[in-house]
Amino acid sequence: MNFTSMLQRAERQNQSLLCVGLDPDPTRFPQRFKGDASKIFDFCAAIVDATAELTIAFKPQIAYFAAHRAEEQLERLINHIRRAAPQVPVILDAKRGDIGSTAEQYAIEAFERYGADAVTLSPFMGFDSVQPYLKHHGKGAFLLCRTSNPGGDDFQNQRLASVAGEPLLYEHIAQLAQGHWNLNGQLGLVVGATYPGEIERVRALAPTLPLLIPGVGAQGGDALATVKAGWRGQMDADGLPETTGAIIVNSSRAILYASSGEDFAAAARREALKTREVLRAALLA
Ligand SMILES: O=C(O)c1cc(=O)[nH]c(=O)n1[C@@H]1O[C@H](COP(=O)(O)O)[C@@H](O)[C@H]1O
Repeated sequence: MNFTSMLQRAERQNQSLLCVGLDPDPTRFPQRFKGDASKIFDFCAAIVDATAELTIAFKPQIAYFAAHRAEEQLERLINHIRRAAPQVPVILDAKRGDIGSTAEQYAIEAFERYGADAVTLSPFMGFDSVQPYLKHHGKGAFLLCRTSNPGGDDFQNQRLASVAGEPLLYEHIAQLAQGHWNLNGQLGLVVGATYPGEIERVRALAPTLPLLIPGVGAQGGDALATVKAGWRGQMDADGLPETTGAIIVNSSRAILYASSGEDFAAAARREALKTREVLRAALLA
């Protein structure tokens, strides 16, 4: 099943726009795992088990694994997600971007080694740095467009005098992704929940692309404003969403570290449920 179909199925089956980000930091683990990088798998697997029917996607951030020589635990974790939550796609947050020959290797890493369904990419090096990922048919690729951090302004909000109509850089990325870069319908865009005005602009320029929207929770993004700006679709007769432009709203730390006690998985589930409900309510608001 391709990434887009998986996303639609998870959204309907789990009635969720919430993506749980897996950013394991051993210094924030509960007492029995604290500081122990060999417990990254156990910690994340408990979170996956607690939130499996609440999510549209899981998004492991590769740096949190690689920094601790825990790539093998990431492989096990993705295999675990396949068993515990077969309906939920995995977006590997790797933010890769390199010349074509190197990008081919990164694509093999993401899609064959880890078996991810989609990956995050920096479009900074241009189309030939994105194209190798598109050869993996059925896989998704999210291009950084208007990121959630304040420094995103430095480049993304600069005007491109060389392009007709003088769009801002992030607007140009959205146009390319909706247009001729999207060879086989595999592209999506990353837009921060911290900038709802820009989510709205990106949605206008890219009406049918899936948007990965991090920044609710720890970064303070507004869930209601995010959904209003980014979601395009309607509710069907059963009250289930029929989406034309999916949004995948990521929260990592607010869910993973909802409690530092032994009840961390139950607390993560409560926080995920709460966030899912806020997002669902926003669909109807
Ligand atoms: O690509 C991303 O996922 C991403 C893009 C962006 O603009 N901002 C952003 O925060 N992220 C990632 O989303 C996650 C946000 O984590 P929390 O702030 O803890 O919810 C981290 O893994 C970030 O690396």
